[in-house]
Formats: sequence, C-alpha cells, structure tokens
Amino acid sequence: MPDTPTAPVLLGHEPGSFPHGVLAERHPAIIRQVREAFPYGPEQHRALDALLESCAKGAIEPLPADAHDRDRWDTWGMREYAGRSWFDVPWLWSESYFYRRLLDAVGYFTPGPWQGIDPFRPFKTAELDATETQEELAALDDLADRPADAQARALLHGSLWGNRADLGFRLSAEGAGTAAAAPGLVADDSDTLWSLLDTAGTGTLYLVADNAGRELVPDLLLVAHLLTHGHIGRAVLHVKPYPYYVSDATTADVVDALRRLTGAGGAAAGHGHLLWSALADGRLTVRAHPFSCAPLPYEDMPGDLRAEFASATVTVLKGDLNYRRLVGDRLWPPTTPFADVTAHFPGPVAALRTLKSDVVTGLDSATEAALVAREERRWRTSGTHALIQVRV
Ligand SMILES: O=P(O)(O)OC[C@H]1O[C@](O)(CO)[C@@H](O)[C@@H]1O
Repeated sequence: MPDTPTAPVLLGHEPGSFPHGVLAERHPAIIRQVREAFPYGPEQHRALDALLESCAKGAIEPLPADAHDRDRWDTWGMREYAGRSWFDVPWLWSESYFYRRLLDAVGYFTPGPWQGIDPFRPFKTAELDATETQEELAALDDLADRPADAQARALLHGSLWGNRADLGFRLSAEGAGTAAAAPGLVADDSDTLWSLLDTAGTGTLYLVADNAGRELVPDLLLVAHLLTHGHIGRAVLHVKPYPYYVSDATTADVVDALRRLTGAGGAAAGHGHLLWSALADGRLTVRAHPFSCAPLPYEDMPGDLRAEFASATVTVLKGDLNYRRLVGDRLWPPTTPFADVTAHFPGPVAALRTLKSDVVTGLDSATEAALVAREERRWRTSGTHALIQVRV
C-alpha cells in the first residue's frame, strides 16, 4: 500500500466509544448469559467470577502454562500484552482473547465433562428453531419459480443481510439487483462479484463464514445455488475451530444448519441434500484453520492459508469481524480505497458485511457525507447498512 497513509488501530480505551462499550458492558453481559445457560459446577463459576473481575479491573492474564495453544498465543501477542489493561491493547486482540479465556473458564479445552461443550450453543440452536427461520426457509419455494439469475441475486442478498441475523431473501426477491431492493447498501460491487463467479463450473469459491444459524443457512443456500447452476465447480467453507464471538460458526454449526435444511422439506431440503452430497464427493469442503480465531489482521496470515486463498477464484469474507481483519481494524477515512487496504490479500477478495463497527473503507465522498448528515456516527455500528466490496 505505498500511497495509502496508515490509520490508527482501534483500541477500547475511550469511554463512550463503541469498542469501550463492548469491553466494559458486552463482555460482562456475555459472561452472565453463559453462566445462566448451563448448570456449571463450582469450578466453572469460580473461573467465570475471576474472568469477570479481570475484565472489570482491566488486567490481562496469560494463558495457563499447560494450555495447548499457549505457544501460538505467545506468537500472537500474549507475551507483549499480558499484564496490560484489556482497554489499552488493540481492540481486536482484547476481544479475541476474551473469548479464548471464556472457553478456558467453562472447561472447553480441559479433559473432563465440559470439554467440547459450546457455551453459546443454546443461543445458536434457538435461532435455528425460531419460527422466522421456518418462514424464511418456506419462502425458498416461491423463489424456486423465479429465473436463475434473480434467485442468485436474492440469495446473495440473503447471505449479506443474514449477517444481521435476517435472511432477507424474501425482501430482495421482490426486485433483486435494483436500488430499491437494497436500500441500506453503502457500496455495491456485486456485478464484479458475479463476473468473477462466472466460471462455467471450473472455479473454486472460498467462503469465510461468520455467524451460525440465520447467517450460515443463507450462506449455505448461496453455495448450493452456485454449485447447482455451475457458477463454480467447488466451494471451500472456512469456519472457526472453536466457539468464538458468541455466534461464529463451527463445524458442529454447519452440521446443525444442514440438518435444519434437510429436515425442512420443500426447496430448502433440496439445497440441503445437494450440499450433503457435495461434502461427500468433495465439491464442498469445510476447513477450520487456527488462524480463523487469531486476534490479528489477515495481512498477518500464515503461509499455508495464504497459499489456499491464492488458489481461489474469489474469496468471500462474511461479516463485520472478517472485514475488520481484512482492512486491519483501523480507523481509516471512509473514502480510503478498498483496493489499497486489501492489496495484501492473496487473490480476488469480496467482503459481504453489515456495518457493526467503526471500521469502513471504499465509500465515495457523497455517500459518506449523506450518511453523516443523516445519522452522525450511528450508521457505522447500527447494522442497518451493508456493503458488497470486491477487489479483483
Ligand atoms: O458477527 P460479525 O458481523 O462479525 O460482527 C461481530 C461484531 O461484534 C463486535 O465485535 C462487537 O462485539 C463488532 O464490532 C464485530 O465486529
């Protein structure tokens, strides 16, 4: 990025700022919710109390000496940040480490009865079981009567707005591709994305998933459509190796989503069975790379992951956190070119994201001015706006 001036990395130290609110209010609330959702024993309660106190008082403690991933976290910054305030280190690092510590507190990595029990599972399954999900899946039957191109655009919007836990394809199906169908879009490079996906069945899509439940379901539906209609020949779905940021998708969540689809009947079940057999014959692969839970920007990705993404026809990164990691979790001026801040990424890359943090790039100045005039800063974090940005 030779000509792009750098921008400050987001920290959580400023009271009243969005990152500060996440560390000071959201994290303690998550601890309380997890504690109430499971019949944990005294050991877990004590560890949760300790984490709550650490979050409030602000001192980061290192992982236990025998933690299986201690070396990895050492190289990811733990040596540098242990002993400092949660509020004074990069916000991305603080948040990621919080989730790692929360899993420790509930015994997720410790041999014993709680090992491998996802502390967020009740929240994820509630979403899959919600009547809204049933209604959204039923709407696929109507969508199936529309031309393939309209279906594709509706499913893309479903995947995009699913990032707001809202499948969205019923709305988008009314007039996919028109401005009216996407009133909250602040940038829309979808035509470029479609041209990349026009591979006559030879290309490979890497889709880096974000949330489980009502985001992962439309992500999977989009992949099913792209495979069925020969836009791509293969898809690789990257999920998290362990529970993260409450609702981030793991392999177990992919299984739950697929079972939800195959059990839904109608067109949804057809998509579910297609994906099930694509997993069996290798047209769809699930990957859970350790770096997917790293507290670092994608610019720092390891060589094996870089080589994978370099082989993709296009890599689609879903959600706000992936966006932050893609552009470096910095407070860029919103008109900073997206192509400049993603130049480090190996191969064509697309971001599909609703805006849920202060980080944004690639806006034109008129769009930015209109958003600021109407909403001051709220548009950056409210999740009511979205973007599709592509760098070829
Ligand atoms: O699920 P998403 O879209 O990645 O959003 C996660 C978001 O949660 C927050 O970290 C707050 O916890 C956002 O700022 C963040 O980017």
